[in-house]
Amino acid sequence: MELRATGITHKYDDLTALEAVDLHAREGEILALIGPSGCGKSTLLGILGGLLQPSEGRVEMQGALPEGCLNPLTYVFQDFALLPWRSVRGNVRLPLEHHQLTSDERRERVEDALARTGLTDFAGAYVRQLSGGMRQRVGIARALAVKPAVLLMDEPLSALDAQTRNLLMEDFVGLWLREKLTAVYVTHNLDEALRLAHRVVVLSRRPGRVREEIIIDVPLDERQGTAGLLELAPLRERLWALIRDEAQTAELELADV
Ligand SMILES: Nc1ncnc2c1ncn2[C@@H]1O[C@H](COP(=O)(O)OP(=O)(O)OP(=O)(O)O)[C@@H](O)[C@H]1O
Repeated sequence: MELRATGITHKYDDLTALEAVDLHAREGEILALIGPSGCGKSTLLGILGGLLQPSEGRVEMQGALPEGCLNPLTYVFQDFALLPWRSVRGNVRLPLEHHQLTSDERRERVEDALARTGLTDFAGAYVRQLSGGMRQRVGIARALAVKPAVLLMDEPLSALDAQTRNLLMEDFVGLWLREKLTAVYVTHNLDEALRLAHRVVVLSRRPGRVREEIIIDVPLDERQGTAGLLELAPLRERLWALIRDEAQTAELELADV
């Protein structure tokens, strides 16, 4: 399934957060949304998922839903949004509890999501016992349990240290190679966008407008190692040039307040 946003403008009272943004998340692609702090990335993700009604513009879903899809647009948050007193399995089961499923169907979905994210051996552990990286794996497993059409990921790795971030990026690449998920991935981390995205939409500082859309045509499994990094280097420079000035100006604006 694809997601298309057209002419999105959003205002919070007299503050314009987004202006005339067009966006197209294609089926089986990871689309990264990148831009300086406060440019409206989370606002846009909220609009894409229907949490927020835009002041102007519209969002359309196109194409068939995946089989068994219970929630077409499913979020993965940076703070994981898990229940610490529940087990891993109990957290993954959580979004299924509001749906009419037989207990077998529910169990199958949970075990399948745990297996797809390598969590089967941790199913009985309490979330409060887990490291940050493991918690985010649970967040992703919980999102997968509803068989979403599009994953909406709001800086899912930003609460983690660099090493854990790298491990989870590897996991996510593995998951994508197996399942060709469709995702919109908000980040302000250039390296995450370069590692994970097929397409990068660069937003300007507030009000967020699309500055440029860049296609990264290096396959996800060829981006690591010297050859991959060399191939990505020109794109990295181009992206950095695009976001550098915006980020600097946004910093100064915030410092003025
Ligand atoms: N509920 C709200 N009410 C008023 N203003 C808001 C609200 N939510 C966000 N804003 C403002 O809208 C602008 C865009 O915010 P948003 O969180 O979407 O940006 P962002 O790019 O995700 O930022 P960051 O990278 O820092 O998370 C910011 O100036 C923010 O202060």
